[in-house]
Amino acid sequence: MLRLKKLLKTYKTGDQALKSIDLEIPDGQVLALIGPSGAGKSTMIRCINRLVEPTSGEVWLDDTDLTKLSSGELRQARRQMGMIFQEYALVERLTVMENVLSGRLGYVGFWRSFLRKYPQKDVDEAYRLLDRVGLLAMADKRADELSGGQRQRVGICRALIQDPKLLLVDEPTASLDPKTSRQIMRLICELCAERGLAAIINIHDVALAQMFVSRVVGLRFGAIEFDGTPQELTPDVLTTIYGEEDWEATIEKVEDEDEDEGAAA
Ligand SMILES: Nc1ncnc2c1ncn2[C@@H]1O[C@H](COP(=O)(O)OP(=O)(O)OP(=O)(O)O)[C@@H](O)[C@H]1O
Repeated sequence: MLRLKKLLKTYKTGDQALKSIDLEIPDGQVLALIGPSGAGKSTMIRCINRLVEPTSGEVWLDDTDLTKLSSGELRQARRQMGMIFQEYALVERLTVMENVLSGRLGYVGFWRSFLRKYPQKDVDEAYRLLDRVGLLAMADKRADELSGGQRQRVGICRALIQDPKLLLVDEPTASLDPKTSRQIMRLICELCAERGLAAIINIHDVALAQMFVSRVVGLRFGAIEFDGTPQELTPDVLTTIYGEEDWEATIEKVEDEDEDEGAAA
């Protein structure tokens, strides 16, 4: 269970990115975080694993308040939180396998990782994960030889090999075409269901969020404006979250797409 209590972030510039957020996410729940640009979505995700230091408030992962941890303790706690990024954050000159195994860096010692001597069970698990996401044949390719969708699959494997309790996912589809975006969202949600993993997915595309998750939280000006099911996300609610922004365009775009979902994007 993840619990945010009165989580607040004011940047040095004076920007109040989060205004006292209270939120509970039970084990196994996948939640989409939506809202207009600047609403505080990335800040919220990054405050949870303290890539951004919260100004005040608490972040409880099970029985631990992450905001109270020393840097050593935080390093340990971060193992429990896998992160998936928009720009994949792969090491381009390393192979797919090496990129996946880098997700174990929080577990193996410095010299072992420096010499790239990972335990055999980690290597076996990396192969299993690559097989699950349809990339087994690509294990020895360099990351810079992959398509965007393939890169994101590697990013997903790297996060999962950490064996996390929680996935923090920051705009996973922002660099992808609509069809690949759907495949990646489906994959993330299926993997969470298979593993009983909770996830927070920061996603711009409202229609994609509605297709795949059971709970949507809408942020506006750093506060929660909506918390409910995709079905409750009516045009009126969307207008309160986004203002008069033209959110309808994204919905039409996805509905017009054909539903042929190949695997190897
Ligand atoms: N490093 C920073 N320093 C100062 N202000 C920042 C910083 N990062 C974000 N902000 C401000 O905090 C607010 C929230 O930004 P954040 O990036 O969390 O929003 P977002 O909802 O993720 O936006 P987007 O969808 O455009 O990525 C914005 O007003 C932004 O300008």
